[in-house]
Amino acid sequence: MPDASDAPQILSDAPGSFARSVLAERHPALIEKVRDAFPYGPEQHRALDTLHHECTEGVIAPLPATAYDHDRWQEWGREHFGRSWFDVPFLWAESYFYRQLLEAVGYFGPGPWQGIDPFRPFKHAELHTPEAAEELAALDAVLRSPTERQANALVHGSLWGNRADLGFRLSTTSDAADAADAPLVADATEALWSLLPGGSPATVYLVADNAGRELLPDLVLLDHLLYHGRADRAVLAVKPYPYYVSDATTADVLDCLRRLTRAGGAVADVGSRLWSAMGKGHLTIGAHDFFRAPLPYAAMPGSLRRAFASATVTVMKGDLNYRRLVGDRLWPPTTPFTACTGYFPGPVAALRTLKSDVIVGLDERTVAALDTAHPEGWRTTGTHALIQVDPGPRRR
Ligand SMILES: O=P(O)(O)OC[C@@]1(O)O[C@H](CO)[C@@H](O)[C@@H]1O
Repeated sequence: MPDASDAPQILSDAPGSFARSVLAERHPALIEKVRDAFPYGPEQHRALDTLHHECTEGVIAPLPATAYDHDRWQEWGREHFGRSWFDVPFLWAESYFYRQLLEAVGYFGPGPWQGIDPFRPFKHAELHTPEAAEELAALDAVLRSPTERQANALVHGSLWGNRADLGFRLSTTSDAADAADAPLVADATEALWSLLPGGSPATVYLVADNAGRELLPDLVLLDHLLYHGRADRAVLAVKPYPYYVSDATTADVLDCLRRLTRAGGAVADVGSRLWSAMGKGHLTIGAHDFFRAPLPYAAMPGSLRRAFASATVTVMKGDLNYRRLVGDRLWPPTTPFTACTGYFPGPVAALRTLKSDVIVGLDERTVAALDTAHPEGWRTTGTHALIQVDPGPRRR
């Protein structure tokens, strides 16, 4: 890790900052969106009112002593309880907000609302939009093209799928979802492929981000790796509970697999192959508890470290995973990517559209060109993307 003292941790207290807008605007709007999507009872309405008040004007309350993960959150940040949401690390505040939202709607029960994903209506609707149908048709066309052309097209499909982030759309003004694909601000596609030459046993660990229109191309990419012999095993890591609005859970993987198998054509073949790959153990789903932790991956527990160490490459999807991978700090943008990922126990690649202030691994010319072309900002608009690779401790 480079010296972090030059790179302040991102809090949400700076007026006009992106982080502040997420806490002050996105979170209250999300509470109301969830409230309107279900016929919740008075108890849940009261709990949502309390959360709305606390996260805008109040202080952070601990979980009830009876919560299954009460002790875990004490360990992950007891020092933040009793403080304003705006004064604690942005990463921690966001993560805890999602945990508290689930608490408010009774997700952890006991009771009739136990296990009801408050974001499911939005995720489900997105899977059946005309945009999703168009993207599946585009994937179908890629799957019918010569194999050598498929690889890069599918990596880029998975990368740009990261624009499909329902939380992001709650507050963005630019329609990043429809933005034309801009050139990548860093493009290590070839370095990624060099880690998966094919012909030798390889395990790919894909740490998923959003469900729906991001997870569909992720699944098609995993099928490509397995079917064309770039990997003989894949692990798809999802969140253990609903998170950051549209982050994928196991239930979302199943919805996406069904969506693929019902799409017809070459895409349906992908769905059937993945279904049977799961039966044979070539594709497994992982939902390690640390994937919902409010902490950077540098703090990962030994069990997850061992899992990543055994992978030929870990692919981190999306903005939040990027923040957790390199640290949620205001690094100078020219800080080398590998300087921030040196702790990672194996090769790791980031596929991310830019939706927060964190960025590393750019050269000075790129930063200057971006600043000139986008004086209004380019880090948080979701219109730019990157692929960065750390080849791991053995090749670094
Ligand atoms: O991880 P994802 O889905 O790509 O993005 C998550 C995100 O929408 O949430 C955060 C703000 O809420 C930002 O880091 C980012 O814009």
